[in-house]
Amino acid sequence: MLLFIVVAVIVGYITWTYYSWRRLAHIPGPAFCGFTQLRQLYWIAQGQPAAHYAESCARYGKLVRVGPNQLITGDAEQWRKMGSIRSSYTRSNFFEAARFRRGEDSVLSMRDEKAHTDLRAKLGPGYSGKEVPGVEAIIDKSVTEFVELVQQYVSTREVFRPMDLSEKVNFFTLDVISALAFGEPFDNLRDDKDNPGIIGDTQRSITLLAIFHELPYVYLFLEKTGLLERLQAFLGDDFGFNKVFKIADAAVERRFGKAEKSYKLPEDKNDMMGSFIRHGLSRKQIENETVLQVLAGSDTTAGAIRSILVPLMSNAQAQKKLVEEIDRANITGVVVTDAEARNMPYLQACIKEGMRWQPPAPTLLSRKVPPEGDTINGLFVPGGTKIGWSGHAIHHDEDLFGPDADIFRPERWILCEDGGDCDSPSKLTQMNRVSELQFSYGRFRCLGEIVARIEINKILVELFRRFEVNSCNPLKVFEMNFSSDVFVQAGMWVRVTDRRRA
Ligand code: HEM
Repeated sequence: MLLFIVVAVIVGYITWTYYSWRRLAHIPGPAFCGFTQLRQLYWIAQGQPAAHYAESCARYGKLVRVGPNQLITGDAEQWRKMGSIRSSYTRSNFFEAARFRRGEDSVLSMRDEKAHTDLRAKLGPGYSGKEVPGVEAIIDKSVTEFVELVQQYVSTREVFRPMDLSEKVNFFTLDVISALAFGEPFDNLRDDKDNPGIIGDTQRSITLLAIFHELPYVYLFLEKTGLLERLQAFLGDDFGFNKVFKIADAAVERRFGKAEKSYKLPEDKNDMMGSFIRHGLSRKQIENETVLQVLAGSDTTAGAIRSILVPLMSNAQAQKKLVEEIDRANITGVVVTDAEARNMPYLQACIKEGMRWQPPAPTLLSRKVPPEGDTINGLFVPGGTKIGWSGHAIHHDEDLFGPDADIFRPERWILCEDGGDCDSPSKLTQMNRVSELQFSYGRFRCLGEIVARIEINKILVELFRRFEVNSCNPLKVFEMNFSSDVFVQAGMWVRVTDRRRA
């Protein structure tokens, strides 16, 4: 009997593997990917799935099979089409693992189209800043604290004070998001310390999260059986994710008290949580959105800032041009305004180029092909297939960005007549269309884009307005990096000097 069961299971598995391979056999891809997800998991274990997806697109084309039911696209227009308002593509089960607590969705994990649209409408006013007056002032406070902290690390001929810039950037994004989300900054910058103690653990958890995104059934099994909660309990209160839950719950508790809906409008606070409450979110929903804000709003933005800083530190000419532009701008305020920064063409070119060079959210975010299927690049893709993006392939497309697409060169974003080397306005428009995909598109577009862009603009101007920043080890600009769901770099040791004293 046991032998029969074993044989039946083996035969069943082989038959299932054969049929799932055959379904998409006409779509090219690396060997064995049509049979198993092991290769994808291996890429995650190596910490560089983004690079492997990009290599696969370079080798096999703009539609590539990387798993039995997983394709990736390196085609910007296809990615745009799948996110557009009228598209019948939906979110795939990739997003199940964005539900951090058992059975409780956040806007990022929500797969029901109508519920997702409704929730986005309620969250929009808070995220857009319409109902959170003084977003810029709140960010300015953290920028000022960032500058004060960097000042403490200024090296001179006599004294060398190496600084881990990646850590300080993380402090900055976490302080901003905690201040905006629930009106209580973590004060990491003030204390030069990861006060909530979450940075290392959340970065390490990103690998586990990437595995769950690839294997949503494993995640669902753990969630449904309660094993996920047990795992969270096992990791203990000091584990990064658990700390984020505790911080978010405590912030909500301070607003709601013990009751579900005791919040009184006259005492409302003008932060994002206040806006969400006014738009009718329940206490549970707010707890989950607050967790999401801390997780989605810190490492992504920190990764983007570092993606711009890393190449700037190894490109003396670009850093010089940026500093000259900042000096020419004659900024009079303590902190540059967002409007002033948006008017600096070289700064904007550096931002687009850094994020293009190393996209902050570079992999998958898979959509599900509608039941009737779709024909892409002449290949029929059956309904239910998952298609994710290779941000790296899309943003390194040589047809659009030229043969040197792999290197950092901000001039490509500036027209020849304005001192750059882009020879046609229509090409620039096309490049900008691709650049905006960093924040996704249409129905799925990032809700925190406005906040992120203000943060990036301000921190770069204020850093280079006052300091010269050089890597301590140009051969190893950062000690560790991985590039899966988000791009993380840690251990960016730099020597900072004060430009005014130089
Ligand atoms: C450079 C920084 C950032 C990048 C590159 C980025 C990128 C993205 C991307 C690609 C998505 C779409 C996921 C999808 O396609 O389904 C997304 C969604 C989201 N992001 Fe961001 N993000 C950034 C910063 C932020 C910040 C600062 C916040 C919070 C203030 C935030 C909050 C969100 C939220 C709530 C969603 C979910 C939107 C939805 O499901 O409808 N993000 N982000």
